Amino acid sequence: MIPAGAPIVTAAQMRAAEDAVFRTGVSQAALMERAGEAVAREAARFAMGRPILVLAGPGNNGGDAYVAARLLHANGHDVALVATGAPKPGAAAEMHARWRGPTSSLYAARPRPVLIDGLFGTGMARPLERGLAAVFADLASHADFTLAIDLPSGIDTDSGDDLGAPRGIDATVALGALKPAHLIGAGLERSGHVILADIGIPVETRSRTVARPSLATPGIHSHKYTRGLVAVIEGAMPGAARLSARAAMAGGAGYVVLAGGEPWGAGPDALVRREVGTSEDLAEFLGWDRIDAIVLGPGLGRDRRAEAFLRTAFAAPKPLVLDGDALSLLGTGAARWLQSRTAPTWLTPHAGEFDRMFAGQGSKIDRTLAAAAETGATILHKGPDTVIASPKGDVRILSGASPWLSTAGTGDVLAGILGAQVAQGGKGVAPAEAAVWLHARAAGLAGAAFIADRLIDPLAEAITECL
Ligand SMILES: NC(=O)C1=CN([C@@H]2O[C@H](COP(=O)(O)OP(=O)(O)OC[C@H]3O[C@@H](n4cnc5c(N)ncnc54)[C@H](OP(=O)(O)O)[C@@H]3O)[C@@H](O)[C@H]2O)[C@@H](O)CC1
Ligand SMILES: Nc1ncnc2c1ncn2[C@@H]1O[C@H](COP(=O)(O)OP(=O)(O)O)[C@@H](O)[C@H]1O
Ligand SMILES: [K+]
Repeated sequence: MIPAGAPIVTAAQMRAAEDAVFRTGVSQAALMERAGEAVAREAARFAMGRPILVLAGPGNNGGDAYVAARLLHANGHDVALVATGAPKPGAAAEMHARWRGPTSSLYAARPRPVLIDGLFGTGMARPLERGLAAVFADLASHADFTLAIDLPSGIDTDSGDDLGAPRGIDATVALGALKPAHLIGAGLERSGHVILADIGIPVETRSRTVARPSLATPGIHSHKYTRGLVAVIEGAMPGAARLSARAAMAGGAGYVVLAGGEPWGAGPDALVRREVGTSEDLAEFLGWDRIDAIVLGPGLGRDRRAEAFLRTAFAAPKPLVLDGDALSLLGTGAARWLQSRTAPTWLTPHAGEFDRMFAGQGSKIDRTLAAAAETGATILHKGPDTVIASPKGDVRILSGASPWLSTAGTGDVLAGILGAQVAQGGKGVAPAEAAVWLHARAAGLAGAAFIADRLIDPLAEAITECL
């Protein structure tokens, strides 16, 4: 589980935040003592008296480990410590000097039921050396419970990339703030249960984890047109657009129109249909001033008509959600196309669609931020780690949603929920955050082995939880 609505900082932002605390007169040793205390508290809760092995690296992460070892030992726990090298001068060396219990070298270490990983934290600068990674993995696999200090050693702080971290870490005590390592890439799986420990370091960041949105009950004078009208455009695979339309209806819109080729096609009776065969028909329909948001892309196809529909939707001065085939049609020209928009746009690519549209290097967060800045659109970069980024630089991350979402059509449902949130007037990351939360919550309520259609009904309960 990952704390909701919590700040996320990079290694550099964390260092800057720590430096600001030092400037207020707090010493590095005092901060390390707080960090070690937080670790010792969690370790004691989980150890339940079982013998503990602490791994201490050469930096400040190791310094935290020495503090935790000392405090656990002082509280009567059976603690052994492995030091992987001489601690660097300063607070870490001071904490090393204050540890009086048994210490062994890495290669002499014997597994114990509880393992505390204090090898490397935000200073992890390169892949773990092979021998070290192997011993660490062996000790972790023989422990009943493994707790990482700040982040699992062998995960890159800012990208979540795997630099040799073992599997099987049960919990991680994130010190002061979450780091990308807890949320994206390999780090998501390797961090286990993430416990956020406040150690008195104020952080400044525009990034945080997705929180439950606060949604409004319709007002006493509300009517169907004031609650948001969503136009979903049908294409070659009508089922996909129908899923989006149903999700927009259940996601809180007051009125949903499915515009396409089958005026009497299947769908709930409350779904309004409008026959739209050509891009001229579409242009005429989108001229309707009651439309608050357009959803285009689910099941659109990639033929000439699809492209003409895309051009027509682009020209409409309405908030626009683009998904699926619309994103593939944009391809590498996404930024050029999007610059012509006069109303806000949201893009909902999965990793494949994102990679087809945007080159770029760096972490998933960096790439999504760069794409948002380049296009002027808010981007929901989907996956087990969904990264939302706005052109203004706001980031929201939702990690750890139900893996049962990995089934066809769940993205169409998300696009519809987003359409409903956008139609209600949301700007930037807010409607995206709400949509992603509702989608994940509906998946949680749907249980196991669901199909995308089954996400629609639980949306009512998910919304009720947000009122
Ligand atoms: N700042 C503070 O006061 C507070 C910080 N806090 C804690 O400090 C942590 C950050 O500490 P940190 O910056 O010292 O980095 P850390 O992660 O211990 O590693 C750096 C050392 O490892 C080395 N090294 C790196 N990669 C390596 C590799 N693959 N293989 C081998 N060696 C490698 C690197 O050596 P070098 O690159 O110079 O060879 C350097 O010596 C943070 O996560 C939190 O736990 C809390 O106590 C609160 C107060
Ligand atoms: N392993 C997973 N864990 C959590 N969420 C996932 C996982 N795989 C996919 N999802 C979510 O499911 C949805 C899939 O969307 P997408 O790939 O566009 O599917 P489709 O195009 O079939 O509708 C996205 O919201 C994505 O974040
Ligand atoms: K660690």
